[in-house]
This record gives sequence, C-alpha cells and structure tokens, in this order.
Amino acid sequence: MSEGLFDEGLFGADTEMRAGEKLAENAPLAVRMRPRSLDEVVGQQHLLGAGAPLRRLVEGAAPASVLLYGPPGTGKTTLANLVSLATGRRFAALSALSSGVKEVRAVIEEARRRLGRSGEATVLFIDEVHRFSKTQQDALLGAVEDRTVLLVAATTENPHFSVVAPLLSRSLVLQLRSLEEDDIRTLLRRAVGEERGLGGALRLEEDAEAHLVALAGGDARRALTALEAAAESATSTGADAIDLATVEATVNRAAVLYDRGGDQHYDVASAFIKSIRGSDVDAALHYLARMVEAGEDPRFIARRLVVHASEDIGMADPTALQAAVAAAHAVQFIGMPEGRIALAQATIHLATAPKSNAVIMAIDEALGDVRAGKAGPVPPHLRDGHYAGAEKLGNAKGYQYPHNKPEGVLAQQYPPRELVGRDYYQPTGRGAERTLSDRVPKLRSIIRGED
Ligand SMILES: Nc1ncnc2c1ncn2[C@@H]1O[C@H](COP(=O)(O)OP(=O)(O)OP(=O)(O)O)[C@@H](O)[C@H]1O
Repeated sequence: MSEGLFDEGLFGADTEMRAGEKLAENAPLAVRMRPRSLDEVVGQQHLLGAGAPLRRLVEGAAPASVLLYGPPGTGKTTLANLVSLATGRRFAALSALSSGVKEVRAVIEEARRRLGRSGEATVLFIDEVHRFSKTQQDALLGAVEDRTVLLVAATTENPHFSVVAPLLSRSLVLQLRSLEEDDIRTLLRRAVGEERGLGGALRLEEDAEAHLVALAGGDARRALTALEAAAESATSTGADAIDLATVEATVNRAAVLYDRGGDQHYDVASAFIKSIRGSDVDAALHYLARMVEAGEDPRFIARRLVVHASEDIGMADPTALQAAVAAAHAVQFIGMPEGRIALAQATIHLATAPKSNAVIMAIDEALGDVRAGKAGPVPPHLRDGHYAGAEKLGNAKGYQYPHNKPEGVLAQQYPPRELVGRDYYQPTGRGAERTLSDRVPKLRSIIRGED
C-alpha cells in the first residue's frame, strides 16, 4: 500500500502531522493555527472540562471510538489530531468525499500491519462520515470492533440518522457546539500575533475584527480564512493594518471559495430545481454538476429530487417519484462518486417528464380547508365498526361495499357534510394525467349520485 494515500486526504501534507513537526510555511493560516494541545482549543468546554469524555480520551483513558458531531470549523479534525498526538498513535485520515471501500480497507490493512510489526497504533480519522454509504460504513466495523484502529469520525449531520446502527453503538457520540464570538476573537488575535500565524506584521483594527467575528458565524476556519485573505490584500498594498474596508473587499472571495453552507449552496440548489421545473435538462445537469463538484451532500440533492418529483411532475408521470426515490436509495447504497450517475439519471427523468403541479395544489387546498376549521364529523357509515360497542353507536351502519358493484364504484357520501362537492384534485391533462382528466369527473359524478 502506498504511503501516498495518507497524503491525499483533506489536509495534504499535514495528514500525518506529529507534535512539534513543522508545518509548511505556505499551509493555509487555519491549518498553521491548528491547536497543538488541548490548552489551545477554545470553546467545547462541555467536552473538555476536567473529567469530561473528550479530555479523558485525550489523556489516554480507555480508548473508545468517537463520533464527533457538530458544525463546520468547530474543531472536529483538530480534536482527532490531538487524540492521536496525546495517545502517541499514528494519525491516518480519509475524507468520505473522495474515498471508497477500497481506500478504507487499505488504510485498515496498513494499520493492522503496523500494529503487528511494531505495536504502533493508529487513529483513523474519517471526515464527513455521513457521506459514506452503508457498505462503506460497514467496512469499518471489524477494525473498530477488534481495535485495529481507534476511529474518530466527524459529521456535520445528526449521526443518529446518517451513521449505521452498529457503528453508532460502538462509538461515543460527542456533540461539538458553534464557537462563541469571544472564542473566535481569541483565535483571530492569536493568528495575528503568533509567529506561526501572521507573526505580528499587521495590526487588525477593531471594526475589522468585529466584522470578521460576525462573518465567521461560529466557524473558526471561516474566520481564519477570511483573515488570511484580508491580510494578503493589506500586505499587497503596503498597509500596516487590516481595516474594515479591506475585510469587506476580500470576504466575497473568501466566502465563495470556502463557504459550503452559504448562499451559493442555496442559489445553485434553487436554480437546479427551477431548471427541472422548466424542463431545461441541460441547465439542470449543469447545476447538478456544480453541486457534485462542490462536494454537496448527495443525499441533499436526492431529497430535492424526491420532493420535486411530486411537486412538479406528480401524476403527469408517476414513475418520476419512483425514479427519484430509487436514486436516493442508490446514492445511499453506492455512495459517491458513482452516485452521481443515479442522480443524473433521476435529474434527466424529472427534467424531461411532463409537468403537473396538481398534486401539491390539491393537498394544499385540502390543508387550507382543514386549517380553516372545515373538518366536520366523519359520516357514521364510514366510522370504525370493528370494536365492541361500535354497532350500538351506529358506526359503519349503512356502509356500502364498492366492490359489490360491477364498476367497483357507487354513490355514497365520503367527506364530512360541509365538504360534499368540494373538488381538490384538478388533473392538468398533461402526460399520464390526461386519462385522469376524463376519469376523475366520471368518478365524482357516480359517487355524488349525479349519474
Ligand atoms: N475549538 C477550536 N479551538 C481552536 N481552533 C479551532 C477550533 N476549532 C477550529 N479551529 C481552527 O479552525 C481550523 C479548522 O478546524 P477543524 O478542521 O478542526 O474543524 P472541523 O470541525 O473539522 O471542520 P469541518 O467539519 O469543516 O471539517 C483549525 O485548523 C483551527 O485552526
């Protein structure tokens, strides 16, 4: 197995960093400022106070695999690193974005060999573990179980929904919190002053600092990345301080490059859906490609497809919902990068399908009535007639069984009295809904006895 695998992870050459090892000077500021000991970690006191679970782990108490769950840039990678440093284990990292079962197996195999050969233990850090498919997560189980690796998995999504049960039950789930404004301020000041940061070459003006704190939204990486961009800009103009104007002029760039949870994400997702609704298959594929390339969570994309299969296509092509659900399953099953093909197939299916919004209109009108209080008693003949005493109440009495009629439909009141004659579903007549445009009015007239 090539050592190079470890170098291709999310921190480049930093992947196998050891205490005291010098980081490349050209590493990003956020990487250079990564805490080297627990004392340098800000916030997360609920996990790091005396006797708290993470401190015990870092201090070498009973090693357990951990799932770190929390927003981006709050210290998940950092803490994984510290666990390996403090416990003298080698640090191997994989990103679920770019690794498959093959890579997972290779890393585990290497960990097993090292353990057998020299007794050297490994912390295996898996970033964004929620992006792993079930099969990929299952590949980790054996090694976690027999302690070949100490797994530290990070996720920004609730692990109870995104991590397979056997892995969940073998791990300690620890939730990280967004950093407080004061924590971010501390990190910015450290980065400005310390040698491994900007080395005190520039001053950070007060309002510029406040702006960076606000922009960060509790994400330390975002704060340090924006600071670095502003510092580069200030240096290039020969200034000796970073002022508010410089921060404002540079943050857009920083935001576009690094802001996974920001506006771009929602704008592109919105354009994707609107292209599908507009039947522009090529534009839809373009936005899909942008999301895939940006590392968007494939399950987020799949969920949008499932929603819009019903909202924009509905009964005009009932197989669209099946296609979207199948793509969602496929993504879960095979993971990325192969999952992109299933997503593309569902995108093409939805974009080229005939369109109808009759389903969403129908349910929303029905909901509107219910919310307006139009929800009278259920007609007695439709009530549950199975329990003891039901008959006495007159429940189910007079109910007519539609199958007894040759057409399978008969005249009978189904809605509460005040809603008799109310039509919610209005077929558009497009695609497969065409047949419903004929059938639904006929059904209504039989049921309402107008025939
Ligand atoms: N709690 C913290 N204390 C000190 N520095 C922090 C903390 N959290 C993050 N940082 C700084 O931000 C950088 C990025 O943090 P880290 O990689 O640990 O975040 P993460 O939670 O793993 O984020 P992501 O989910 O985006 O991968 C670190 O290199 C470090 O400089």
